[in-house]
Amino acid sequence: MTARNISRFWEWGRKIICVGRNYADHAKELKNAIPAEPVLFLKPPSAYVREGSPILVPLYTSNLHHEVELGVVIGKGGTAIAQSSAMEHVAGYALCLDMTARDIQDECKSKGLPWTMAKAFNTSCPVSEFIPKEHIPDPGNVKLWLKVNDQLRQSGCTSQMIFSIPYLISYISDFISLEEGDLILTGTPKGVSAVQEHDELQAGIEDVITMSFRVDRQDH
Ligand SMILES: O=C([O-])CC(=O)C(=O)O
Ligand SMILES: [Mg+2]
Repeated sequence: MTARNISRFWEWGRKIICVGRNYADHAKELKNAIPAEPVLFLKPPSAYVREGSPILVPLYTSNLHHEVELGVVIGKGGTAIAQSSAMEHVAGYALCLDMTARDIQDECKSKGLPWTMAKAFNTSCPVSEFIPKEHIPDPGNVKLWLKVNDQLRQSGCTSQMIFSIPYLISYISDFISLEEGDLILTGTPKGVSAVQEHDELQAGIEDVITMSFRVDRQDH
């Protein structure tokens, strides 16, 4: 049996922990308050989709949004990790999309219900190739962008994050132990918007990686 390779972390079946409202400009565009503590939710590993396979629009939504985000791949597990040693737990990164059924999320918010149906469906977590840690020496200062059918929709910099990557690793690991192969989605900058069947999404981390995905309607 061959050893598991972290560069195929999406095959490991580990958890995906997502941070919401980590950019003030995105919190504002959705009329949410700037959080005093990180807002967290989870996606299951079945949410992963890789380039070459389409992002599927769930049948129950008519407002599927893209959210481009920097993903942090955990290489060494831990509980109650100190901020000062947090980066030692990082194996690398991935460019990620947090696909969101915005209409369902709005409904969940107004009813005080969890966001699972809005955030955790199949193909809700498109991911790029694994990016080794050395390729992004300063993850707190990289530019993210996303285009729909060649039109720029999102462009932001991780320097705008409210909570830094070491802070997030420390905060999360206080109550959810991190394991090798886990992925943390660090939140999206402004510019989220709806995608339709047949759209082409292209996203990138400037000077590091690009990826593209097609959007398809789910079969009945
Ligand atoms: O759905 C939202 O707006 C919260 C979120 O995931 C983000 O800010 O990245
Ligand atoms: Mg998000």
